[in-house]
Amino acid sequence: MNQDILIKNASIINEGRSVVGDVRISNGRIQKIGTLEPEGEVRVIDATGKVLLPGIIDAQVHFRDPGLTHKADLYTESKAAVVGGVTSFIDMPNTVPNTLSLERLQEKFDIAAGKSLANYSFFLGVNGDNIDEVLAMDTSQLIGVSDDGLYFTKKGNLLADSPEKMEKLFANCKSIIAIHSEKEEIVEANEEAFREKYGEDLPAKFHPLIRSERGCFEATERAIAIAEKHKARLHILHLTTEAETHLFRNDIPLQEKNITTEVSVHHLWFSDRDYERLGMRIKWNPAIKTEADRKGLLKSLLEDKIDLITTDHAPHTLEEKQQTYFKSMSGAPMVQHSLNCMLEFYKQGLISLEKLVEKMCHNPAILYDMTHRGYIREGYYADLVLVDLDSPWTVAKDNILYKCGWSPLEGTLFQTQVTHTFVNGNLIYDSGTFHEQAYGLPIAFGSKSK
Ligand SMILES: O=C1C[C@@H](C(=O)O)NC(=O)N1
Repeated sequence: MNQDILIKNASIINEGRSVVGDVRISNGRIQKIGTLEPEGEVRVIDATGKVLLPGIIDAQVHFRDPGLTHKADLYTESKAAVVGGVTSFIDMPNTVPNTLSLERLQEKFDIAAGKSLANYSFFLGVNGDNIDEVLAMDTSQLIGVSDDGLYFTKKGNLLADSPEKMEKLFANCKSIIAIHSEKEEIVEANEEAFREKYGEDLPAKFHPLIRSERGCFEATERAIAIAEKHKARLHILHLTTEAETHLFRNDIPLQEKNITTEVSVHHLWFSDRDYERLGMRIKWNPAIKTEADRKGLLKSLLEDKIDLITTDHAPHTLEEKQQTYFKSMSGAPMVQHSLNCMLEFYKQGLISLEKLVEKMCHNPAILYDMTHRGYIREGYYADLVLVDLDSPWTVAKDNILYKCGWSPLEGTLFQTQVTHTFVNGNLIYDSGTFHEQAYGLPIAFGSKSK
């Protein structure tokens, strides 16, 4: 059983407010919030001058386990997550074999139970081939279904290319459908045109012209139209263009939205100005686009058209990345640094801490209907992060925890540092030291589990 802990004098950022106070953790839960004295056997942590946030919930990661564990696995990436303040994650289905059945889904939960330091859940994969099987399942029992990263051929997802299949899925699926929204026929036509003109060895800066704004916009527009027709629960993953943001509403609360979206940290952080410097290291699908898109995404996030922030943490080895354009794998690791990136925006006056917590903690919990997570509330799991807002450090090879051993952020100076991360009341990370005393838990969700 974990020891009682009293966090004293923290600036608690929660539910739109910042309040200095104390939090007592007992039996894995937040027992009390207020002005508290250390009663009984309790470890006291002085948090004077630090901020206390709910643990970050990253609702889109690729931890590669099983099947691609030369890139990453549930232990290494969850450890990187915890040091970055991420206490819960939802993993995508493009592991090997793909997570296309309940058996495969269960297999991932079983692996995580003995390996993940953070709390976990997994999307069931849906693609053009298994819609009937998915619809035969009780999808209300799933946290969500997703097509993200399910590459059949060398191409991207199939669903955004197949309106008939989307109709069927959206008309009948009872859970959230989280889609990767790019029209593959547009991407393919662009690939052909660029290949013809420039050959195989394209510079990375052509990536946003190939995986273009039009490809994203038309796919998102179509997905929304079909979802509206069937009143489906559609979530568009990792939005990348300013144009698409206008397709989303901000006049109703998240709890009432049927159509939601997110932005990934790298699309807020990088823009086409960075391709020259970083090349294939920042080749992602969908692509990092223009500086105007980057700014537009941040604006829409603040205006609540975009509901949450994720990382789409997608590690590949440097060898897999440093190839010619068509061979270089898309994706890069981000989960260890997402909170630091967003706190850098806070330091620059671009986002408040309260808004950051809303988008990285509260809203993922609301969207996926998580039970007793995402808030600093009495009775909730003690998933908590203490941050020193004035503790500069630089991302370098020797402080990167990803199994792939690199980051597109190497050399970046961050002003803030996570000092303590609690997962279910266990102090897993404490000022540079790990206490791997417990694994994370499967994330409970839905009103039945409350
Ligand atoms: O959707 C995706 C999948 C991901 C991966 O590598 O799994 N990489 C990407 O760039 N986008």
